Amino acid sequence: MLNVSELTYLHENGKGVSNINFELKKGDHLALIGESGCGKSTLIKSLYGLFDLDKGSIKWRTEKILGPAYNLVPGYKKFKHLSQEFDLMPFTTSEENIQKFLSRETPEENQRRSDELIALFDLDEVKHQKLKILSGGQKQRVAIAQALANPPELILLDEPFSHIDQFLKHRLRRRLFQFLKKEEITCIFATHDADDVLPFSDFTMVLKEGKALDFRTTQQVYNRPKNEYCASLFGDVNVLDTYEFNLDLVDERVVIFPHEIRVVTTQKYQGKVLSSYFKGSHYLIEIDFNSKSIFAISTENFKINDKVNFDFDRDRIKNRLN
Ligand SMILES: Nc1ncnc2c1ncn2[C@@H]1O[C@H](COP(=O)(O)OP(=O)(O)OP(=O)(O)O)[C@@H](O)[C@H]1O
Repeated sequence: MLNVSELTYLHENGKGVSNINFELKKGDHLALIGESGCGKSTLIKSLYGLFDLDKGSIKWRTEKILGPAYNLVPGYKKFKHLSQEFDLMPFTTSEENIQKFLSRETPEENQRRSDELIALFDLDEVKHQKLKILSGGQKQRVAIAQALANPPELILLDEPFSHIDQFLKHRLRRRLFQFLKKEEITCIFATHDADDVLPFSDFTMVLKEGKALDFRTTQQVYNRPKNEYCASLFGDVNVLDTYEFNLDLVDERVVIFPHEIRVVTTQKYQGKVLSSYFKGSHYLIEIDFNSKSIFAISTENFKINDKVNFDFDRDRIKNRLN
């Protein structure tokens, strides 16, 4: 359905994205991840048709997505793009904003659709309030609802939850992605949050300095990270020499997640605690081992300079890498 080939777009200062290739099918969800400035927004805007590409092509079904040089109103009509600065009408109500792009010919259907979205995004209390007095998070929810009111074939979301507090975020995120799957809307979203990526994206693209370092299923990207940069986008990781820890793996150096290293009571590898971070269900312990930092998981807290023994969950590591 979506076919992106050699997509290259550089801003005047030479920064942007280059040689991006991927394909998606109807209803697929793709997460774009990478450090700040790696090109996520530039790629999203290019896909929507806001830039004239330097090279490459974007095709949706059989149609080519072209930039502003070819369109009076930039942006492909079957897509919706939700930028980091949402474009809403400040002096009309949330409900009116949500209904803005709906056809006037079907008022009952419009009302049903906007009621459904208002309920989905917990906007009941503010539906009759003018946009200008809403909080950033409320505006962001109105913007998402507006983008979905007239369902697009593909939605491009740039940091869709950046203004929404943790309390609401988990629920809204589940509801949004379930809704998109139910309606088979293809979705590409940029995020900094690993919790957005793992449960909700079928595919993940890792970007660095405008290039795609990885594009595979999200499970593959997580389980077999291409390098430390790709792995570290999901949290703290260890990159260890396999021979030093007798890990019996093909690669000489391997990414090991903290939850694959356990603090144990039996003497195994012994190190000194550098720090301990309370994570709710566990502690993340940073251990100094032969002058190297190792992150491990513990159910018990430790004091700085305590001696600890740790070992690897070798079966779990092998299963992940298989
Ligand atoms: N309009 C512009 N003119 C010139 N350079 C730009 C423009 N927009 C972005 N850039 C540059 O292009 C690169 C990619 O920026 P982009 O906004 O796409 O990154 P990003 O991954 O979305 O970043 P963030 O996560 O911080 O939003 C950066 O170096 C940025 O400074």
